[in-house]
Amino acid sequence: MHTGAVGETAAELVVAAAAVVERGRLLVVSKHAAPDLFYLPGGKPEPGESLRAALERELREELGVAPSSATPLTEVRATAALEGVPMRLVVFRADLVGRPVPAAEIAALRWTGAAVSPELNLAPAVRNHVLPLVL
Ligand SMILES: Nc1nc2c([nH]c(=O)n2[C@H]2C[C@H](O)[C@@H](COP(=O)(O)OP(=O)(O)OP(=O)(O)O)O2)c(=O)[nH]1
Repeated sequence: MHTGAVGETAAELVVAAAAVVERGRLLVVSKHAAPDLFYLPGGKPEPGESLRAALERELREELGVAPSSATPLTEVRATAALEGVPMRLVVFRADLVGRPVPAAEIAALRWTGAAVSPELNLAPAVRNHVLPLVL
């Protein structure tokens, strides 16, 4: 049996992501790989990396910020929006030090309220599971 550092089963993608809420709005980003699809900042842990360390690295690489706090919020099992394989999305509620600025593979950054704008294409895991929890 395959047992990875972060407890994934074979073929399940594990992704660490941040739910950042400021002034009643949730931070979402899109990546150059799919610039019209928005989801939580974050990404896959590298081999041996903890989920929290992966979260901090991705926030630094993608947005140039560090979390001032990050506490486990929820886990969502869904289909990964880009790879189309089973995914375990591990979501931390996070506050940030400083203003996030898109960098590296990030194409765009948006803040969404609970009433999602009709033209905002939000990944289903975020729209159906994370947004209702935090807003
Ligand atoms: N970060 C993030 N990924 C999500 C969310 N919802 C969702 O389906 N995904 C999917 C999109 C991708 O298929 C996968 C994350 O891959 P990624 O390409 O963003 O991660 P990464 O930065 O580690 O990627 P890589 O370039 O190192 O391969 O999870 C979400 O809310 N946040």
